[in-house]
Amino acid sequence: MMGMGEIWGGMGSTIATAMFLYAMFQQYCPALPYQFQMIYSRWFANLFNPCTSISFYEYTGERYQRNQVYVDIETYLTSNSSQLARRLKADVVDDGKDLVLSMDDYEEITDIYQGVELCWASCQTVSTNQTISLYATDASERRYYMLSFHNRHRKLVTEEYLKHVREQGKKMKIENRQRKLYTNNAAENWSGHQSKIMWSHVTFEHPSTFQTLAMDPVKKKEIIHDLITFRKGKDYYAKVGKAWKRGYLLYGPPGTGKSSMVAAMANLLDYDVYDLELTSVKNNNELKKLFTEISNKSIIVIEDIDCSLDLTGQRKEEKEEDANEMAKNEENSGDDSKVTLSGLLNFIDGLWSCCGEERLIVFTTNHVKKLDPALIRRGRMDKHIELSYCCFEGFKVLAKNYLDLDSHPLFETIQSLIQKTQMTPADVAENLMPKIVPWDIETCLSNLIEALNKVKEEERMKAEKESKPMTKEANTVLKKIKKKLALIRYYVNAKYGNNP
Ligand SMILES: Nc1ncnc2c1ncn2[C@@H]1O[C@H](COP(=O)(O)OP(=O)(O)OP(=O)(O)O)[C@@H](O)[C@H]1O
Ligand SMILES: [Mg+2]
Repeated sequence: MMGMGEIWGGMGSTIATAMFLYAMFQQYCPALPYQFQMIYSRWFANLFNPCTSISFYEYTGERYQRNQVYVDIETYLTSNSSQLARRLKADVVDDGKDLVLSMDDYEEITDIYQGVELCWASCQTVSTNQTISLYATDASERRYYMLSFHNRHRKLVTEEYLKHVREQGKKMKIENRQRKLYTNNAAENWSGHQSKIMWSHVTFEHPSTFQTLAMDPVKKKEIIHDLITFRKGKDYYAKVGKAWKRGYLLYGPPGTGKSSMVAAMANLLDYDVYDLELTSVKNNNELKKLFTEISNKSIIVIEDIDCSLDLTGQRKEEKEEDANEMAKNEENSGDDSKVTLSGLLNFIDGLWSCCGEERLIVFTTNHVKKLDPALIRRGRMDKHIELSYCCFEGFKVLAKNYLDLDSHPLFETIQSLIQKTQMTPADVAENLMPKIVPWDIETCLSNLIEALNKVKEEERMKAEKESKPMTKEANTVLKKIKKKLALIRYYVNAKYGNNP
């Protein structure tokens, strides 16, 4: 392993010779043409500083996004440095289960590529500026990697080595990838390096898959096909000039599998999940920052979108409490004072929507009719999926999941009952689950049959109540009202004719 010192090493004798030549040159050839002197001086300077260095900053011009080159280098060096660096730092990942060793700050390692030594150093500049800023580029610490190499390898480095580092970094990232479930933090907690605190995460380990999802098998197949086509669609999206993203609206009663389907999507596509809690985002500007920090290959979920967008409700109350204060605030902050529908739409399919690629945006709701049509029109929410009450095919999936059962004589009874009742998959699953130990299949199925019969009876009673004829008293009151109305009509006609 060699550091910068070694790159300089072995050059001592060359430098001594050069210094001698330079002194001779100054003394005996003062009258040489200016251009020749310049060339010689540059050659002489190169001898003293034969290195070229390139810095790769974590944050560059883009205010909100980590420099992708930095991220690739970080991954590349993390896997190399555990063997090469003398000073390492340890980070725990995967919720404390794993330890990752990487080169410590201000440490150097030498990488060898095609026999050439290339020196990497992890550095940071510490600003003396005391102001606290939200932006990473203004933050007091700016991390960067510095690559140093001999001038004569400049072509190799710029044309081949850096490409190699980035490709390897990307490959390693995919190989080491732990899928994550992110949730957004309140802006009060954003400071320093944004990427680390705008979103908190845990490892995503949800067991739901399309196989375990109880729903109409034809619909299921269609959704899987749609998702896989999307994942392979990079070239297609580029060809038609569309951002590589797709919107899904999942709607249906509680307990029909909307959240389970999001997890199944993430497991199928191997994407991260960003669970965006809109109610803790104060304004469109914050929303913009959050969106720009979302990685590619991800699913952005806004659960219960009908409730999330009702932010104005809360504000209205505040307005009533202190109208003057609100007016002042709105004056000061203009339209940026809240998350608006147009702000959200802008991130779904406006200009900001293409700041990342390979992303799914999923809305879930129990009340699809409450949603603004602008929010869910095709093109924004490309696919509308209704998740509904459990059908017989859905029951068969649950019986397989919960009881490892493919068929049973009681299935016939369940089939005829389930077709006539409205029971959610969550309730079917709950009734199927063994409650006592030891358990047997017949008891579980009988529990379900009992529950289905109960629901059927409740539904029958409800329907009966709604269609029940009016009571005698109500009928008499109605008749009286009708009589009075007829009388009024008669007097009005008598007084004003047909044009009152
Ligand atoms: N279609 C389904 N297939 C398999 N399991 C389901 C299905 N629907 C519900 N479940 C079971 O019920 C539980 C609740 O389901 P889930 O959270 O996905 O419902 P949801 O539609 O998101 O409900 P909500 O509208 O209240 O958020 C899940 O943990 C799962 O065990
Ligand atoms: Mg849910």
